[in-house]
Amino acid sequence: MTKVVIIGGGPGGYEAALVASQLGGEVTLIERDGLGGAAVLSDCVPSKTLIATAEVMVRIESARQLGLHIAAADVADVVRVDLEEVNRRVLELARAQSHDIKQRLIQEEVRIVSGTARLDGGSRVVVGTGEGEESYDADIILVATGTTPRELPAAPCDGERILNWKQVYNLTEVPERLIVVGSGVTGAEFASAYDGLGCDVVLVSSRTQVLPGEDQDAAAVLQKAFEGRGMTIMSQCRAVAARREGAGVVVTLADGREVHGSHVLMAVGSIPNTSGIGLEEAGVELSPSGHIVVDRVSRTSNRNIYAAGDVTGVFALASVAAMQGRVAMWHSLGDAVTPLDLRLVSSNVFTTPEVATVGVSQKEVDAGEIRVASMLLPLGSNARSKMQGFTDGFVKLFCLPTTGIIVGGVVVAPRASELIHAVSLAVAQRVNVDDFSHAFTVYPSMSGSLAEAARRLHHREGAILTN
Ligand SMILES: Cc1cc2nc3c(=O)[nH]c(=O)nc-3n(C[C@H](O)[C@H](O)[C@H](O)COP(=O)(O)OP(=O)(O)OC[C@H]3O[C@@H](n4cnc5c(N)ncnc54)[C@H](O)[C@@H]3O)c2cc1C
Ligand SMILES: NC(=O)c1ccc[n+]([C@@H]2O[C@H](COP(=O)([O-])OP(=O)(O)OC[C@H]3O[C@@H](n4cnc5c(N)ncnc54)[C@H](O)[C@@H]3O)[C@@H](O)[C@H]2O)c1
Repeated sequence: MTKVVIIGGGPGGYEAALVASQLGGEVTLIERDGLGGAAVLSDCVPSKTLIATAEVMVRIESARQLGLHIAAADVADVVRVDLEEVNRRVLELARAQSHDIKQRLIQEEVRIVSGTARLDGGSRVVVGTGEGEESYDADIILVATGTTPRELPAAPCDGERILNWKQVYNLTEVPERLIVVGSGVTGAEFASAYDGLGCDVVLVSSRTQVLPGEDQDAAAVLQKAFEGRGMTIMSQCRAVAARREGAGVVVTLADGREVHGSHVLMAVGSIPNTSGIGLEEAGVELSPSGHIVVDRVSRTSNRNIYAAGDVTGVFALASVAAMQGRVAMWHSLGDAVTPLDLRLVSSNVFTTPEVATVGVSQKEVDAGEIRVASMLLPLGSNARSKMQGFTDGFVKLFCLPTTGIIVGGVVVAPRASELIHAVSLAVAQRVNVDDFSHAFTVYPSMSGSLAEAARRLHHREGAILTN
């Protein structure tokens, strides 16, 4: 039996364990905190659960424009957010999810070891369990140790007022005025969520526009939506320090200005968990940022050692981590394997509205990396959108000009995360715009706009006819 030892029980680690077990490996998974990893216990699952509550508040707020009268000037006077209860639910749900994953792994006969692991060369893993050390021989090792929130030296998180995104669930009351530092996906999602919960939010953004890594047409819609709801966005501002003062916090910006609030959430990126675990000693190459260098089948520079997930810096998504983990096991255990293809990855920013993307990006198109025909259709003219009182979003499709094959798309809408799947399927299956538009969509529906965008990119005799 091939001995597989996996370090890290997040999606990169536990999905790999399931595949390795299915392929007949003797699998040991070592995790120091809890199964499901940061994805389930502190990052992805808790934040999306909090956002689910915030979304309901936003919907109640927007009920007025649908002809429903709320008997108060401020929704907060009618619906009280009990953040302690909300956070209790968030954490209970995360723990339950972690429990389910653990049960599944046990059922698949994965040996679970609780402790902190480090490599001892390329074929042994040593685990500190609190009661001593244990060591495990391995034919194959997978490192899936994830990342840790980056902290500014002059803004140390105290878990009470100066918070990272793992600490916000300690809050028992909605902050009066929350300063969010960083307008990447994490910053934007929390800014949107707390704004929805009725908090006064100040977003400190180092760039000209929120979501610098995302489609810029989408980011512009989101920035407008945030500002329309009364959020303060301080663009091109870098925070250099944060301190507690009285019952609040003060954030100092690089230009010397100070921003006052009741709490601050630092969302300034992450650093990989690669130091002190014996990687360099085992001949595993790290990038200048400290991430593990891997190829498309998750191999590192040591042929016995594979790596998956955020620790590789390839694309920090739970879905990508899981796929990298599975690919590593398919490859190392001799099963059929398709190398990871980032062109097929769909992702979603869970703001109000949501921003979902798949495949080719506008940035690649603008940089001349790929030639495409594109169509952006505002949802303002979509009947279903109008009925629901949503008019700000859009759908965008990219197709190859010679064949009409759909290679990417963007959706900015409520539940964009669900709508993008049709585009994702088209990208994966190389569907062309005409075949895509010939599939019936429900009337009225927002997905009708995706079909309409494809219809407007009609492919004929090797060219795209647009209207
Ligand atoms: C706020 C936030 C929201 C997010 N939302 C989404 C989302 O909606 N959708 C999405 O796809 N992605 C989301 N992500 C990204 C997603 O959480 C990560 O891509 C995912 O967690 C990566 O999985 P992983 O297995 O690489 O690492 P992790 O989930 O970080 O798991 C790594 C595990 O390794 C363990 N570990 C580390 N070192 C050791 C050691 N030496 N010994 C033993 N165990 C160790 C850690 O305890 C941890 O449990 C979000 C990220 C953040 C920060
Ligand atoms: N919905 C999702 O799938 C989801 C949610 C959250 C995170 N993620 C993943 O995690 C990755 C990382 O996202 P992130 O937002 O945590 O990190 P990030 O590194 O993408 O963004 C951090 C932002 O903070 C800014 N920043 C850094 N220092 C600053 C300072 N001193 N002052 C002001 N701004 C500063 C940076 O310029 C950057 O824009 C994402 O790319 C995504 O893949 C996914």
